[in-house]
Amino acid sequence: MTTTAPAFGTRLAAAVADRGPLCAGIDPHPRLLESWGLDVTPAGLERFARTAAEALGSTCAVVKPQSAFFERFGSAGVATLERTIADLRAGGAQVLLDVKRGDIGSTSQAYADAYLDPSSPLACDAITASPYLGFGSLRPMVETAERFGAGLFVLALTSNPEAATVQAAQRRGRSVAAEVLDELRVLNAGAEPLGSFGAVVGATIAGVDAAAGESLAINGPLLAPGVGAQGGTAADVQRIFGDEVGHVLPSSSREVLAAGPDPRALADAARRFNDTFRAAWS
Ligand SMILES: O=c1ccn([C@@H]2O[C@H](COP(=O)(O)O)[C@@H](O)[C@H]2O)c(=O)[nH]1
Repeated sequence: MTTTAPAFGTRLAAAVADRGPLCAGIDPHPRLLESWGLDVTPAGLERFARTAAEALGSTCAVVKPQSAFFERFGSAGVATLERTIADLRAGGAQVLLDVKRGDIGSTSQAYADAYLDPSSPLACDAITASPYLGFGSLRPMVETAERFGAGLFVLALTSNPEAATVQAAQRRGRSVAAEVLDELRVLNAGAEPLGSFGAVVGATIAGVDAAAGESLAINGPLLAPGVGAQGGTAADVQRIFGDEVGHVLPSSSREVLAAGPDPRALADAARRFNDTFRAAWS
């Protein structure tokens, strides 16, 4: 069965126009649970994640739960992740699950079935994917996303300080990251208003190296993690993305979540982020 619903890129563009560009992360760090007065237990995780989902799912265009913080609690954590995804979707947010999957083709298909097939209990709108087993190994995820109107965000220039050792490496005069961006540009060619295949480009990177051909114009969304706790600002995002800033989803987890546990304070923090980005880019 395939879907007749609008493609992820189309849904995302409409949601951003309505609610703003912020992608709020749900990262239930132990320290955040404690600062909300919760125990670092499956029950504390459930309270934290579902409070955040209630507040952010009806406020933000896109919300990004970080799978690792759920998985660390085992099956109880994964069950909470399923309920969190359902809550976010009920609130009208696009759900981008940060799982950074990538493997040989047959296993990639299993990941695609787990996260992108709407009949799966963990189905979401999009996931993050790692191309470092070769971009072609993501083909099953690309095809499954196309079939069901879902999206992928592929790691290109990540926000961590170690990233350049791999992503800036050159082959035939082009960086690894530039080649990832090329592949995404091909997948999104002709899509309107926006393709469904995004790139992850950190809000903390020093800059895009035009000499290495790293054009960010991929006709797809650009997820920019690293805003807030990792030091990235609205001005950094403007500088890094330049003319492509209109396609950027600035992403922040700890900085937004620190406003909890009051759901109204969380929603207000997300609105302030959106106002800041809109003002900086207008
Ligand atoms: O390049 C990347 C890719 C993903 N992430 C993820 O985003 C959040 C960032 O959390 P903050 O609390 O806003 O720092 C986290 O889930 C990372 O795994 C990233 O930071 N950089």
